Amino acid sequence: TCYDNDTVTPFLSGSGGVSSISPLYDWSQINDIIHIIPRNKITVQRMIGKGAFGEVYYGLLADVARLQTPLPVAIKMLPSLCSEQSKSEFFVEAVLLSKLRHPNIVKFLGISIDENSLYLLLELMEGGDLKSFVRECRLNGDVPSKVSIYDLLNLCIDVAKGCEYLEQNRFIHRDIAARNCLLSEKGPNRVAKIADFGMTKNVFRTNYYRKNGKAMVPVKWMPPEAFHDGVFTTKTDVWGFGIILWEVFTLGRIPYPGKSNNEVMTFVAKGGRLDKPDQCSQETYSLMCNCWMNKPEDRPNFRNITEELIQIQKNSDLLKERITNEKISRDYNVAEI
Ligand SMILES: C[C@@H](Oc1cc(-c2cccc(S(C)(=O)=O)c2)cnc1N)c1cc(F)ccc1N1NC=CN1
Repeated sequence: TCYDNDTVTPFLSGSGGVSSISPLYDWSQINDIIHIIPRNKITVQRMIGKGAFGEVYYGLLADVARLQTPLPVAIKMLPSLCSEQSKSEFFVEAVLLSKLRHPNIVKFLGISIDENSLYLLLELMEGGDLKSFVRECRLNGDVPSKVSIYDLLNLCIDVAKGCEYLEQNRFIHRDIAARNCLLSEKGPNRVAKIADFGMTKNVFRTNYYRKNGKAMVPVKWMPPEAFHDGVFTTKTDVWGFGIILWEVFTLGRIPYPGKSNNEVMTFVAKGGRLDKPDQCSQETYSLMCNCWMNKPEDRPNFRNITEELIQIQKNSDLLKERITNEKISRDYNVAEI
């Protein structure tokens, strides 16, 4: 996510290195941009997950507008003894998120500051992350999966709409991947949203790769011009979205199975691409491949992608059948014939 850093630097104490949250900030300036939430309105309940940047908790926010009961929230916590870099990323994410408003972008509720820690409050997405969800949809024996191809396309359309909004507002996410998308619920009315706009989100460290000692980068979700030349544009996100399509239709496989990040860089730079997942139609696969064109300008934009996915979904109601083994074998047999 590219953001002009000089919007953020006023919040940071001049000194580098580790420092506690200095009371010297001009917090009134922040309030204009970001909603500051009093700490006594927040109840922290249980940990959701742990990352290198800090921890994420399930919590409750009291006295929210016209709500009678407290609002469930996700709380991203930054410990007080954190680096200047982490604090900067924290504020960049907060300032950025406070500008984004879209049904397919996770809502940012505000920040809470005290001398011990920084909290970033987000809409709680009860369905958890997209990668874990599609992995839970895998077949076990002959029990039909809880999702159909139609449902999988719906998830991809939701994410594409969120990406279209980012594209229109000239935001570059730089880490579009199924692990960074969340679901409002696991049930049939689930909505997928893009979340986690932190600069470095090594919540899943294994997917990030330290390239010649620099920042950790998610190579398997990046196009050649990004991992070779560090060039990031909206077409970087288009490539990543193509990988999400592959992740969703393989029900949560890790891209380029068995290949190291270094091998992937060589393979992709030579024109190598991911194979078509069993579950997915030829037209969905060709959409993925278009997202992986070598030249960024040859890749579609998110408006095209959203329209194309909606068309694919309309083309056949057959897709509403839940995925079962005999469906896979039937598709496969047809392919053989
Ligand atoms: C920051 C965190 O945000 C959230 C996580 C979960 C959430 C994530 C997983 C499981 C559950 S749950 C269903 O057990 O409450 C809720 C729900 N809502 C959030 N707003 C997050 C955003 C992402 F885009 C990707 C992963 C995570 N994390 N961070 C730590 C774990 N996931």
